[in-house]
Amino acid sequence: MEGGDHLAHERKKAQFDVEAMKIVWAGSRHAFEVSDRISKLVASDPAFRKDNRPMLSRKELFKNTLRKAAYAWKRIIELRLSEEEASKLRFYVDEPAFTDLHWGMFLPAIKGQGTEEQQQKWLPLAYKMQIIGCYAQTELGHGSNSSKWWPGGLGKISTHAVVYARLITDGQDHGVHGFIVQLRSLDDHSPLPGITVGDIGMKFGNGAYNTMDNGVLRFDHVRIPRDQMLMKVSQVSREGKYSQSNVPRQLVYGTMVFVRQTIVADASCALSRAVCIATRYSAVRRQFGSQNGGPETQVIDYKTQQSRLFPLLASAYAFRFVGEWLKWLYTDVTQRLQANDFSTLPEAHACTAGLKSLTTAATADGIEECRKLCGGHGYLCSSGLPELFAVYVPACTYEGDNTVLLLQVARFLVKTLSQLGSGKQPVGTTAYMGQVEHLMQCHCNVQKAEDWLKPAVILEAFEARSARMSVACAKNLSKFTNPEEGFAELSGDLVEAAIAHCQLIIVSKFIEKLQQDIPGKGVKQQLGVLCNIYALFLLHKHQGDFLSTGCITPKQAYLANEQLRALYSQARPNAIALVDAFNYTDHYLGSILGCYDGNVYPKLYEAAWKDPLNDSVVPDGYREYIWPMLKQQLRTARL
Ligand SMILES: CC/C=C\C/C=C\C/C=C\C/C=C/C(=O)SCCNC(=O)CCNC(=O)[C@H](O)C(C)(C)COP(=O)(O)OP(=O)(O)OC[C@H]1O[C@@H](n2cnc3c(N)ncnc32)[C@H](O)[C@@H]1OP(=O)(O)O
Ligand SMILES: Cc1cc2nc3c(=O)[nH]c(=O)nc-3n(C[C@H](O)[C@H](O)[C@H](O)COP(=O)(O)OP(=O)(O)OC[C@H]3O[C@@H](n4cnc5c(N)ncnc54)[C@H](O)[C@@H]3O)c2cc1C
Repeated sequence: MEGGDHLAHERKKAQFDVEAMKIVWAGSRHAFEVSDRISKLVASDPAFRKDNRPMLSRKELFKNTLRKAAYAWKRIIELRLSEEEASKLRFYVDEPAFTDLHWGMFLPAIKGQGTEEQQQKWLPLAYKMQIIGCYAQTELGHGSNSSKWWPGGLGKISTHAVVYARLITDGQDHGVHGFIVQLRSLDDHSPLPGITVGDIGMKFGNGAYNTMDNGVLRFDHVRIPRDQMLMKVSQVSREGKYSQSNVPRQLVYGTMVFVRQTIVADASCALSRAVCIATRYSAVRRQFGSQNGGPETQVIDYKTQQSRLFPLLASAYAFRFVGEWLKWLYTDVTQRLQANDFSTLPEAHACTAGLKSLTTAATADGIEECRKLCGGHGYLCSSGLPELFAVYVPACTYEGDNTVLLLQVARFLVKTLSQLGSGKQPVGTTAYMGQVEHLMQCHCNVQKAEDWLKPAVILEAFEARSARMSVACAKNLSKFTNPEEGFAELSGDLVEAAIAHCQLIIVSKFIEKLQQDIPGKGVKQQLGVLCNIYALFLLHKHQGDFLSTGCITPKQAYLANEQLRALYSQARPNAIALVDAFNYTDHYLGSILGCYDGNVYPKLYEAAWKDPLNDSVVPDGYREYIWPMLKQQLRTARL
C-alpha cells in the first residue's frame, strides 16, 4: 500500500473522542490552541530542520544551534509572541541550547532570590537578551571551591552567570549564596580579567546534548560588586555586616524547586513522544502468526508487546497529570512564600525532588524500552529514539542525582513520622500518615479480579505499602545511637520507601484527575483504563513490597495481574488514538517509525539513500585500504 493513511483502520477503532482527549492532554483548550499553532509554525519552517543533526561535527552542530536560537528569537520578536508562546516555540524547536538555562534557571534565580531593586536592574536586560545568563552551582570535585563544571550555556555563550559560592565575611563562613557575575565582555565576548572559561567536551550520543555548551569556569581574584550578591534571603551591608531576612535559608535553593517541577512536566513529553513512535510502529509492523492465509499479526497484538508498551502509555498520561498538579503546588507555595507562609516549603521540596527522580528514571528507561519495542529499526537514528534517549538520560543526573533526591524525600518522611508523636497532623501528600495505625494493620479485601478496579482499594493498598515501608525504616533507624550512621546504613531501604511514597502520589493524583468533570465521549472511560493499568502495573512490578509488608496476599497479587491483562485488551483498540491525542507533528516526533501516516517502509528505504555514505557508490578509502587487501588475498590464493 503506497501513500494514504496506513493507520486509518486503527484510527477507526477508537472508542472515544480524540479531539476532546487532545484538550485534556494539553491541560486546557487555550493551551491546546497555542501548542497546536506554534508546533505547526515550527514544523513548516525549513530553518528548524533537525534531521541532519546526527551527521554534523560538534562545531557545525553548535553553530547550527546558535543560528536556530537567533532565528527563533527573531521570529519571537517579529510575531510579537507572548512569553507562553515563545517558550512553546523553543520547546518545539527541540534542540537543547544556552537559551534553556537563560530562561529556565538564570531568570528564575534572579526572580526568586533577588531583591526588588536587583530584579528591576537585571530582569529587563535578561528579558531583552541584552545579557545571556546561566546557572553555575556544580563543581568539578564536591565542595572543591576550585572550578565550576557542567553549567549549560557557560562554555561558549553566557555573558553572565548566577554563581553559587561560599560567602565569608570577617573570617566567618556563612555558607553557599548566589551571586550575579559578569563573565564575558559585552563588546567582543572575551572573558573578563581573572576568568577562565570554556566547554567541558563532547557528551554521550551524536547530536543529542552536544548542542549545549556545558562549561568550566575558574576565578582568579575576581571582584564581585556587593550589590550583585542575590540579597532576598540574606544581605551584606556596605560595612560588611552579614544579616538574614526572616525567611528560611533553604530559599537559596528555590530555583531547583522550580526547575524540578518543570522537569516532571517534561518527562511526560519525552515519554509520550517515545511511546507515540513505538505504538504507531507496533501497529504498522507485522510478524508471523497469520491464520488461514490472512495478513500476519500486527506486533501490537502480541500480549508481550502490550505488557511492555501499554504501561508506558499509561505512565505518560500519569506523569502528565502529576506534572499538572505539581505546577499547581508550586504556584501555591510561591504565593504562600510571598505572604511569609513557609509551612509548605518542605513538602514542595520533597514532592519536586521525589517526582523528578521517579519520572525521569521511568522516562529514560521507557525511551530505551520503546527503542527495543521497535526491533532493529529502533536502533536507526531515523527512528528518532537513539537521539531522544541520549538527550533525555542526563535528566536522571542533572538537577540532583536521582538517588540523592530520593534520600531527601526519605528524610522528609522520617521527619513526618517522628512528628506524629508530638501530635502534629500531617497534611497534603503525607496526610495518609495520619492514619498510620489503621494502615499498619488493614487487610486488602480483593476477592475477584474486578475488585482491583475500585479506586479506594488501590489507594489503600498503595498507602499501606508506603506507610509500612516508612515505619519499618523509622523503627530500624531508632536502633542506632548515631542517627546519621543509621541513615547511611539503611539508605537502600530508605530509597525504596521514598519510591513507594512517590508512586502513591502519582497514583492518587491520577485518581483525583478522574474525579474531575472531563467532557468528551468516552474520554473519562479511557483515562480510567490507563489509570488502572498504571496502578496495577506498579503493583505487579513491586509485588515483592506489597507481599512482604503483608498489604496483599499472593492470591490478590495473582488477581491484580489477571485484571491487568484484561485492561490491556481494553486499551488495544484505542492505542493509536491515545497517542494521536498528544497532537505531535511529524517534525517534533522526528521519527520515520512514528510518522502520522504509518507509511514507514518506503520512507526508511528513501532515507537510507540520503546518508552521506551513499553519496558515492564506491566509498572514500576503498582505493587506499580495501583494494590493496583484496589484491593481497588474490595473490595468496594463487600461491
Ligand atoms: C523551564 C526549565 C528549562 C530548562 C531547565 C531544565 C533543564 C536544563 C538542563 C539542565 C540544567 C541543570 C541544572 C543543574 O543541574 S543545577 C545543579 C543542581 N544541583 C543539585 O540539584 C544538587 C543536589 N543536591 C541538593 O539539592 C542539596 O540539597 C543541596 C546541594 C542543595 C544542599 O545540600 P546540603 O548537604 O547543604 O543540604 P541538605 O542536607 O541537602 O539540605 C538541608 C535542608 O534543606 C532542605 N532543602 C534542600 N534543598 C532544598 C530545596 N531545593 N528547597 C527547599 N528545601 C531544601 C533539606 O530538606 C534539608 O531540610 P532539613 O532536613 O529540614 O534540614
Ligand atoms: C547534561 C547536564 C547538565 C547540567 N547542567 C548543569 C547546570 O546548568 N548547572 C549546574 O550547576 N550543574 C549542572 N549539571 C550538574 C548536575 O547538577 C550534577 O551532575 C548533579 O547534581 C549530580 O552531581 P555530581 O555530578 O556531582 O554526581 P555525584 O554526586 O558525584 O554522584 C555520583 C554517584 O554518587 C552517588 N551519591 C552522591 N552523593 C551521595 C549521597 N549523599 N548518598 C548516596 N549516594 C550518593 C550518586 O547517586 C551517584 O551514583 C549538569 C549535569 C549534566 C549531566
